[in-house]
Amino acid sequence: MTDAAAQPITRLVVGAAIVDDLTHPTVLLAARRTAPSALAGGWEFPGGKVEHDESLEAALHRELAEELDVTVELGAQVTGPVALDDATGWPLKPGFVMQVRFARITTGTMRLVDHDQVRWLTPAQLYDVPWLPADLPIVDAIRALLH
Ligand SMILES: Nc1nc2c([nH]c(=O)n2[C@H]2C[C@H](O)[C@@H](COP(=O)(O)OP(=O)(O)OP(=O)(O)O)O2)c(=O)[nH]1
Repeated sequence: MTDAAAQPITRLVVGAAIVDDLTHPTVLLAARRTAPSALAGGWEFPGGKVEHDESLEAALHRELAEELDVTVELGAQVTGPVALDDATGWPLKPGFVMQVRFARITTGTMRLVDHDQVRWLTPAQLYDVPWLPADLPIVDAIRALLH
């Protein structure tokens, strides 16, 4: 575990590892960013910044409704190396830490708002897309959990 106090967290981000089944996941959804230009074309976990006074779970539900127009059931977190108050996270860039939760779509037909492509990736396809660099260790952790 990295001591979060040693590296001040200025912003919390939440990301969804969207899978087909929470207990027996076989595919992972990756989404391609369109903005900002520095990140466009990079693949990521749908999600975004947690607003002031918003819970991580509420932020994730809000982001997935905004970005993909879906509702989800949340599953376990993908345990990361940074200790947060009541969770763990993954370092993105200085001052940004992302909590990642498994999620399963319960309602909605995906409508892309902030992304221009999504792909469902099998374990063998996980590295077929150029993930944002900070996401690679997270993908590694998820690979071990896919069937
Ligand atoms: N959502 C998301 N952001 C990621 C991932 N990996 C990664 O490095 N990031 C970075 C990109 C951004 O600098 C930051 C999250 O910002 P964001 O643009 O997704 O947040 P947001 O939806 O709330 O957007 P905004 O309101 O600030 O425009 O974290 C990831 O897998 N998902």
